[in-house]
Parts: sequence; structure tokens; C-alpha cells
Amino acid sequence: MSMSLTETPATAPLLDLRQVSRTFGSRPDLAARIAIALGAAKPPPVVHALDEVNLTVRKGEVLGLVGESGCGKSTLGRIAAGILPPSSGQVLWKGEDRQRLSGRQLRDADLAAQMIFQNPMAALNPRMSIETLVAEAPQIHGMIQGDRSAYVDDYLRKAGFDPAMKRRLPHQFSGGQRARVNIARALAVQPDFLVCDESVAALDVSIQAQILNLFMDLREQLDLTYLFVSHDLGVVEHISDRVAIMYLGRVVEEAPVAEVFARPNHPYTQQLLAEVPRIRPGKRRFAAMKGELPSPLDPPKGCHFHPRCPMAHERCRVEVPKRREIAPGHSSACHLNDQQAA
Ligand SMILES: Nc1ncnc2c1ncn2[C@@H]1O[C@H](COP(=O)(O)OP(=O)(O)OP(=O)(O)O)[C@@H](O)[C@H]1O
Repeated sequence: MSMSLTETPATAPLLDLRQVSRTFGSRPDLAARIAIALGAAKPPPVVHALDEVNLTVRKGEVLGLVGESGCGKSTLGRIAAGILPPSSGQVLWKGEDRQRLSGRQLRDADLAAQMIFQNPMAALNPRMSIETLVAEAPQIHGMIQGDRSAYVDDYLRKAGFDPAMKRRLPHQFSGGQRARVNIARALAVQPDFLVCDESVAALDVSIQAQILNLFMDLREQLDLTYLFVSHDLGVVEHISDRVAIMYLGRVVEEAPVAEVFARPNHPYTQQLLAEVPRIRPGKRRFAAMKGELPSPLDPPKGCHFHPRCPMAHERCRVEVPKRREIAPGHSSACHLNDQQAA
């Protein structure tokens, strides 16, 4: 089913994130800034959602992104889709720095990367017909040359939605059908890259499988590349070529999917994948991790994972481990790898 990277060794990066950080915090007004400068007030808290992330998405691949809630997956997804700017670092789209793009180039890059969210109802205007919803963006951007109705039908069919029902409103459909409309809407602007943020999480398991299969069929048909954000390891294992594991704003490990499940290297990944009672046969769930995820308002120094790591030593408390290759295509950010290498 999925094309392995070994079959496409020369695939060029579609998207390259270099040292990308993103913080969130309220910007104090002038009076507050003066008070802070004079030491009369404390600076407002800043959330470090992403911390110097390096990540490459290659053309044609499905890159799965996993990690506990709040580790920065959605923030990374939104930056990858171009709908949120980084606070620092570079986002290279097809080799070009997004910040340097303007006019038509920026518009093309924006259209080429589309995001598919978890809740299609929130993304679909309840007063618009399915036809209007799918036609809206391509019409604005002058992408419909001929018959609008035929254009819409084509994309609805690609998403497995019966065009005969296109005059109805979103609430007249089930969650699965609405997910298909949402997908048709994204496809209608002819993207190269889909960022799926928990796109199947809200659906029943049988519908989830249908939508995942649809994503994979579309990948073949339309030559799509995916960044697939999910908290469900079963879904990620099923759909991805490579997996990136995030912990508290950092990518701590990255490897081809089979490699990461067979030989997890980072202690965080190992704990995440640890054997747990299976709720459904064949379904992998996150292991219940010891300790709480520290606050991104005040992340631990050194390796962010050290307070929860059974193997932590002094160096982990002070020095940020660099992610480096430990096997072909497999990188991990753990000081223990240096000790083993030595
Ligand atoms: N617009 C925002 N303003 C302030 N803080 C934000 C904003 N967006 C995200 N955050 C914070 O950034 C951190 C990372 O959030 P993000 O949604 O990227 O994580 P996540 O891994 O996708 O979590 P989840 O799986 O729960 O969606 C969190 O602490 C979150 O509260």
C-alpha cells in the first residue's frame, strides 16, 4: 500500500522546517512594558509551543506526528500548512523561504498546502450548500475555467461524496459524510500537501478506516503528500511512511514507521510505545506515562523529558540533547546515545 522511502531515495523536500520556534503570549501594552522595565511588574507568561524544531517532509510521503496532548503537534501542523507564522526559524516550501514569498508565489504556496481539521462542522458554514462550500475557494482564486457544477461534482466524487446531494446543507449529513465534504473542499483548490490534524479522531472506528483509505487512495491518484497529526498510534502506524515523535515542543525522534515501532530509541518513545492493555485487539494505544507533562510555560532545562526519564543523569538536566542519526533515516535526541557510541 504505502510507498516506502527506500523506493524513493531521491525525493526532494517539499517542506523543510529549520530551527522553527513558536511562542504564544500576550503582548503587554506600553504602560505594562514600562512597569516591567522598571522591575515593578513581571513579564507576562510565554508558552513555548515549539522549540527549535527541524523537520523535513518529502514529496509523496506520509509523515505521522505523535505526542501527548499539548506537546505542540497542532502548532507545528499550522505552521507547516502556512496558516501560522513561526516566531523564529525558517519554513522552506519547495526550497523557498516562505517569508520571502509574496504576491502570486505566496498565494500558490497557501493554496498548495491545505489543512483538514478534526471537526468538519466547525469548518463548514451551516447556511451554505455543499456545492457552494466546495466551489467557494476555487472560484475566488479563478481556478474554475468551465462549468462550476461539473468542477464541484468532480471533487465531491474524488472524496467519495454523491454529487446528487450537493444542494443540501451540512447538517443534513453524518459526521463521515461531512468529513468527505471537508476533504472535497480542500482538494478543490488542487493542493500538493495535506496537513491532517486529528482528522479522523471524532469519527466512529469503521468510518475512520474508510476515511483513512480515502486519504491513501487520494495520495496515489493526486500525488499528495501528508503531514498526519494524531494521538492514535494505531492510525499513525497504519498510514505513515515515517513518524516524528514530539515532546514538549521538540521533535525527539524521527524514523521510518516500522523502525520506530520495532526499535524505539528515545526513552520517551519507548514509554509511549510500552506494552499496555489493549482496548481493541490490534489497536495500539498510548501507554499511561508516569508523571505529568510539565508546563510549556516553564519547560525543564536540558532535556525536557529528564524529570520523567528513568535513565536521566546529570548531563540531561543541563544540556539540550541534539537529535542525530543513530541508524539510516533514524534520528533521536538522547544523551545516552553518545555514551553508547563512546
Ligand atoms: N493561540 C494560542 N494561544 C496561546 N497558547 C496556545 C495557542 N495555541 C496553542 N497554545 C499552547 O501551545 C501549546 C501547544 O499546543 P498545541 O495545540 O500545538 O498542542 P497539541 O500537541 O496539538 O495538543 P492537542 O493534542 O491537545 O491538540 C499548548 O500549551 C497550548 O496551550
